[in-house]
Amino acid sequence: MIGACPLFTSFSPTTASPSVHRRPVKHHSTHSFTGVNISHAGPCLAAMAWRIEALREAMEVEIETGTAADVAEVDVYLDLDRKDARDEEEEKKFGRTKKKADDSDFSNSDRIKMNNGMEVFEEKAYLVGVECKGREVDDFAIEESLKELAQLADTAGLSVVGSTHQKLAVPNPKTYIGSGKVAEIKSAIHALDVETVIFDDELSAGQLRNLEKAFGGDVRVCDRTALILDIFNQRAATHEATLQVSLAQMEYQLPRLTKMWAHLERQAGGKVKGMGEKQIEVDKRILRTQIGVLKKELESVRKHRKLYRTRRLSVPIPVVSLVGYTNAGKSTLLNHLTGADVIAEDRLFATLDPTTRKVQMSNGKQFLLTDTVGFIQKLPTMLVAAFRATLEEISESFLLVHVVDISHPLAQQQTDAVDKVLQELEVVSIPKLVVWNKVDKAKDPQKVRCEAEKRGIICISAVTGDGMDEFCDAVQAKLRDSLVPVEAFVPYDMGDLLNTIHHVGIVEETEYMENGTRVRAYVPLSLARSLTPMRQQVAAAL
Ligand SMILES: Nc1nc2c(ncn2[C@@H]2O[C@H](COP(=O)(O)OP(=O)(O)OP(=O)(O)O)[C@@H](O)[C@H]2O)c(=O)[nH]1
Ligand SMILES: [Mg+2]
Repeated sequence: MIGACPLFTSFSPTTASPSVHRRPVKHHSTHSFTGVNISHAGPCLAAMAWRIEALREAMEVEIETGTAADVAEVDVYLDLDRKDARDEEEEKKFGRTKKKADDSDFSNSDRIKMNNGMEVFEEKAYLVGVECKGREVDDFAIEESLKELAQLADTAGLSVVGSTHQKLAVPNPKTYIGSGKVAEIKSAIHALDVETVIFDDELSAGQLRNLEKAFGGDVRVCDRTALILDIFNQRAATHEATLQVSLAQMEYQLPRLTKMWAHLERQAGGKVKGMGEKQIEVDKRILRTQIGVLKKELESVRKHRKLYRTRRLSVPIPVVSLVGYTNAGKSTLLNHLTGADVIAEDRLFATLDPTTRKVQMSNGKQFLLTDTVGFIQKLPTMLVAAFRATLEEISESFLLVHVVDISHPLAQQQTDAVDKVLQELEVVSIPKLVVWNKVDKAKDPQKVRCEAEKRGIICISAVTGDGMDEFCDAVQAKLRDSLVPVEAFVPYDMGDLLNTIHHVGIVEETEYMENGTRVRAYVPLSLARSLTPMRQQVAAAL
């Protein structure tokens, strides 16, 4: 069990993110990831060093960390006064920010904001994007992608103070952007007093290191993936989501460990040359072990979920899954149709865990509706992989409802991005119904409706309830695709079964006979199976 693992007593995936450094603004004399209610928000890879150290301390009792030579090397590191080293490093890295927070609390008080029920010091962020020449016309334009990155930064609790982009034939392998752009950004971020620079694409460990070096010691650099992982980390509320996010974060960290130990070599005055490298090896092993532990734990959660799903599938109600771009209105639609109380807000990635509720239609029919995590362009692959268990909900549905925010200027690009993820999840064979949501918010609702009609798409507003009947009818019609035609003889003393057929299936014909009812209908496969003996009775009577 993860809860009992010593790793998680000093290092909890719910309280600390490797990519975002939460540190106390004041009233906290020691650096602590737990129990901090006033913290900074801002993606920072350097924070990983402390987490890895905590991991390593905890793991020393758990695993063999290597040969005697390894241990000797580790001892050199341990001989450094760890706390002083940590404080010094903390001061050096974040001194400017800390000082600002301590000395000018008054002037900075407007930068302490509530985020996810926590007071956070709102760091200033600067965004950087690159448009590569071979970009497809249908892709997000760089300005739009940066706009979305700004929304992500806002969701993570950062304050975006500026942005820039560059057109390149190919990204620079050392710094991703060209040297002239690096210099331009450096002067901009120093003038704006920026703490974090966020790149719109995934950067390599070397690029992150080179850029931090080029911008100056106290400016942190991170990428879109780290930002998304951090938002997921902040939002993870259940055990399963926490495990999945931790796994994705560790997979992200593994190839990026290199940069974390360079500072220790510098602190030791070069006396322990090679120590960083040795340390990386030890840490990689620790991370790999931890990834193995998380995978095992997820496997058992997955088994539970599977069991629950199998039980649910044995109840013959068709399952419909809502999929779509983040913020499209999936949770609002679930709430409207089922009276559920799922969090629905104008923020990215409000939902991480799936919720299933029964929809009772006005014609007496029922189906189960599942709301799940939203997608985004450039969705980190490790996140898709880690959330595979949750996303299995989607793969076992009878029908996918693709909810599109039609009022969004990039509705088409968002639709394409979702289709791409659905392909990745290999669920394209499941019947799909596209609905255009937020029609009330569209610039020209009438034009939208006309276009929708031409394409056979349903227009709805999950807020006003407009189009809900059409939506339910369309779900019903589509569900028929996944239902099985049956003809059965149901005895009168099994009236409940006949009710079930009426609720979940589509009844074409009923004939009341002496001992029971002959029924011809389309029903879910599970129900068709339980009707098998009664189907044989019809066959025998023919
Ligand atoms: N005007 C209008 N706003 C809507 C409609 N549907 C949803 N919204 C708003 O859009 C925002 C996002 O809605 P959610 O239901 O949280 O979106 P979601 O698709 O579940 O988002 P994630 O959980 O992040 O994937 C909320 O502020 C909703 O009130 C609609 O039909 N019209
Ligand atoms: Mg949602």
